[in-house]
Amino acid sequence: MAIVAPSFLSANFLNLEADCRMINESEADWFHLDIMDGRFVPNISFGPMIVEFIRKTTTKVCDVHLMILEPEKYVEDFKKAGADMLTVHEECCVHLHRNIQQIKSLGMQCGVALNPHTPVESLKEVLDDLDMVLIMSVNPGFGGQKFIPNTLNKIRTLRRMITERGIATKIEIDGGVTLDNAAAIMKAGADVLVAGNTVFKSRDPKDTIAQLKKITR
Ligand SMILES: O=C(CO)[C@H](O)[C@H](O)COP(=O)(O)O
Repeated sequence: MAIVAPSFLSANFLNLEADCRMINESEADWFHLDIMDGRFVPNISFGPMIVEFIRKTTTKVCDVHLMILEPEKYVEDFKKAGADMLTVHEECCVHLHRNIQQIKSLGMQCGVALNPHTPVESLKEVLDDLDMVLIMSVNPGFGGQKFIPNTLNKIRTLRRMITERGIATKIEIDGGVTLDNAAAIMKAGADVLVAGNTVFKSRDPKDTIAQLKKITR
């Protein structure tokens, strides 16, 4: 069954508390929090202050996805804000190995995200150190985009690499996840499904989360 992580990028920012409550009462496993800097991606979202407020509402895993340049400058801020899992982009890290060690030394789990053009093989030297690889299935920056089909090949390749090494690194898929493609994504080898619009723009978000869990059982 998938770990389901609703993306707060699609939440109602005028009433975040209500959306936090809804996710807490739902079958969702994680809170997925997207941090965008307007430089690495063409959008600006929110920073550690909002993460800190959201953290106070939940005991679920806070899965923080940094879409920012020079992420090393903000790793401590997100630790203080309460991130459990901190994911940086491979494309943003000049010293990726050092950045991974920095995150882990602060007691957080570490993920590395890959844009659609970045091959999973680019992580082969650090894969053993990672708790998670986030494969972007859309170009990062906005919710509500269409799933890029080649993502399924990337998932299969990465799953093979993980199995061959006998490690427990999770595969998270982010972007364009729907009730129609969730099962195929899981079949390809994913563990975690991020869903923004599919959950928050649905008529009954709690029920949509339950359906995502059921479909991927
Ligand atoms: O990282 C993201 C965008 O960069 C979002 O998490 C992602 O787009 C989720 O939204 P949706 O499920 O609506 O595609």
